[in-house]
Amino acid sequence: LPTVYKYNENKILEPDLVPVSSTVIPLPVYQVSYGLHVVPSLKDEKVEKPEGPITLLTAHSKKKVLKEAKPTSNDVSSVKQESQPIKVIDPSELLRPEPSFAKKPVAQFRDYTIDENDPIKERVRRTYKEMHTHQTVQFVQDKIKTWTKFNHFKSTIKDALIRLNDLVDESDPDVDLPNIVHAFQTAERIRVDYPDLDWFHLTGLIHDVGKVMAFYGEPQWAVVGDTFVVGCDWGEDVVYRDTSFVDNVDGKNPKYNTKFGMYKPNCGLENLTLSWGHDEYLYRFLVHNKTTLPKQALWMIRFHSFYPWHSGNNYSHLTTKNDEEEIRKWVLKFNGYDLYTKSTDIPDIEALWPYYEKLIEKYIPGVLEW
Ligand SMILES: O[C@H]1[C@H](O)[C@@H](O)[C@H](O)[C@@H](O)[C@H]1O
Ligand SMILES: [Fe+2]
Repeated sequence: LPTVYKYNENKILEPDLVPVSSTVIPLPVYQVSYGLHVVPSLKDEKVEKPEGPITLLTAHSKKKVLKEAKPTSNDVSSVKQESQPIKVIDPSELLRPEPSFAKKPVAQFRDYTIDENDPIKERVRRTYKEMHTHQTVQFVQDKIKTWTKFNHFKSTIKDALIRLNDLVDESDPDVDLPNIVHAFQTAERIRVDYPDLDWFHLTGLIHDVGKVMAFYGEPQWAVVGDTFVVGCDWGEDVVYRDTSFVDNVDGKNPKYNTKFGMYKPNCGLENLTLSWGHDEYLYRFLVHNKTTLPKQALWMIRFHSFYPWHSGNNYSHLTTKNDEEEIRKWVLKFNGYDLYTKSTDIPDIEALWPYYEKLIEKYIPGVLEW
């Protein structure tokens, strides 16, 4: 008999504790119906509570995508019969502790499954395919050289942030909104939980502002997305890893295509060359412009996209004990706010500026070199 699940008030599936026996109650057996067609689209998140009958859920295989025509309905109440489902999620994933502020079950964030009929998923996959093809040791070294001249433009942090109004991150399966919205969502949620750590609020606000590189000729695959180490074997948990690196020339270079590649064992995070993007750029920018943000803020900024390390636990043969414990602790603390605040709730940005302008004034004031 399948376990029966139902939605709670937060639209999270929970086991339904009412005993059901197929011999006593002749319920039809329903297939898992959890995925694209039952999850309200990002734009429909105001729906607080599913209406109508309980959806029954049966797991039969983990995170498997069954290709099928795209559903047209967002009706969360629909109970689909056998052969209908699009995507199946292991129900145990839905039962793990949720960050209380996430607007959807945590298992639904960072879904990199492939679905050629889903334009957002295809956009994400294309971005990573380009990234994993072209981000080589040579490429990263060239970008470091170009961008650490800090001669691209001059502006305040605020003006750079405002430019993110025009940037939708093509690597992100969870956000289809301008990046400035994500900046305020992250910062504001941190402010709720850490009212006294003003530097942490500011870190939330600025962590992605390095994406302004996209306005200076950089393709998105050199700006956004998760990072990975170049110059050695690609980490196991890099997204799309098994298919996306086939055309990367470093894979054929014996200097780089081994476990340690160009590194010494446990040389430390700071000595690794990560794929080029907004994290490393912003970190170096802040140092160049003499920020007074604490080192914890700089760690969060520099490594927040390094998912294969901070969440995948890859690369421990290259890191130190301090990286694994101290630095990871802060990066993960930040990560919860970066990831799980992604929703369609739009903060009142105009009203919030005066507060954040004061923080900018305190930690990284003036017209800066980018
Ligand atoms: O797609 C996102 C996005 O580009 C974020 O800014 C980055 O920090 C994440 O690592 C990535 O998954
Ligand atoms: Fe980011």
